[in-house]
Amino acid sequence: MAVCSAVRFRLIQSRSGVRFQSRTVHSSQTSLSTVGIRENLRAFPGGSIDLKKRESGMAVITINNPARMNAFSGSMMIELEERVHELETWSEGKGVIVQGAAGTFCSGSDLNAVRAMANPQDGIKMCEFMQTTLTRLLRLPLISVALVEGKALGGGAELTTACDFRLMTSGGVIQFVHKHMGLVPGWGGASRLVRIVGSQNSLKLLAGAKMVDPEFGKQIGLVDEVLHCSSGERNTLDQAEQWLSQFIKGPEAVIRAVKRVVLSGRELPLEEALTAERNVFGTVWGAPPNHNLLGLKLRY
Ligand SMILES: CC[C@@H](C(=O)O)C(=O)SCCNC(=O)CCNC(=O)[C@H](O)C(C)(C)COP(=O)(O)OP(=O)(O)OC[C@H]1O[C@@H](n2cnc3c(N)ncnc32)[C@H](O)[C@@H]1OP(=O)(O)O
Repeated sequence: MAVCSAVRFRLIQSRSGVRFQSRTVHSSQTSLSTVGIRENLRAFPGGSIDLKKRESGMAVITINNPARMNAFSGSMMIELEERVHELETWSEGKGVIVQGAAGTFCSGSDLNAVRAMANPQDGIKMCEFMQTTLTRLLRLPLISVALVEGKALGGGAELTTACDFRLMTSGGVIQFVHKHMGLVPGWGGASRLVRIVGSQNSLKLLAGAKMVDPEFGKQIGLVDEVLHCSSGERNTLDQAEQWLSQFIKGPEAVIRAVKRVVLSGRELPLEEALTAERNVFGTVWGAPPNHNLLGLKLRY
């Protein structure tokens, strides 16, 4: 699979502060249309991407294809984009947990689809579709967590890097197996991995296809917390929700503003990030949460 086309994002000043608009700069040999790619992907059905939104402002996305170790069929790639769009328009949203069904995370692309889409044109289209979707997932104004139970392989490992945090259960494994397939990550996993663990550790994980267990993951900063619990999704998911809830307590406008300013700091050059921060600050300064909380005369 050739490298994907470059995707440029520009800062959009909007009433609610800042948001990013993706504008794809196509490499010379591809003329991409999401209509075409969707038809290609629909030819590979199976599984689902399920979304639950709670009144607390926390959502749960479940990669649901257990017969295939939660591998992404083509239709699941389309459904992931649809779920991300739902969260982009969920104004009460504060946090989202991405998990796999049946005690495992995600085994990457469905290899049957991979073999059928082996030509560079189809590969680049699928690659850009998933790259754009995962970039939008990471840019949601919600604090996101990948709950890694069982295996996160290939594209599944890349999916974990498209969340702000990664929680792993004691038996979990993240492995970028791409090299074993003569590939490099294509869903944006390499670009995000370097920003999470640095270039040296990224080289070890990609060139060595090194298995990341919870201990090594915490050591290199890829894993933020290890969950020790008896088997059983409810327990694991409950623990993940409890972990995330410490960061999403408070008015959604404030939590979403926090994510926006961190996003700007992470992705924009300093001057643009400062502009974005001022714009977000302007949306919360004097707003009802600020006004109400100032009245409490809080002491720390
Ligand atoms: C950009 C990267 C992206 C791409 O290039 O498009 C990719 O992600 S490519 C895919 C990378 N992933 C893999 O190579 C993982 C392959 N699978 C495995 O290594 C193992 O299945 C496992 C995940 C370690 C689990 O092993 P095990 O517990 O022994 O179960 P099975 O191997 O028997 O699997 C059960 C069942 O699931 C099917 N399966 C698993 N992974 C995939 C997959 N990625 N695509 C399609 N099907 C998958 C497996 O074939 C079994 O089904 P049956 O043979 O019908 O029983």
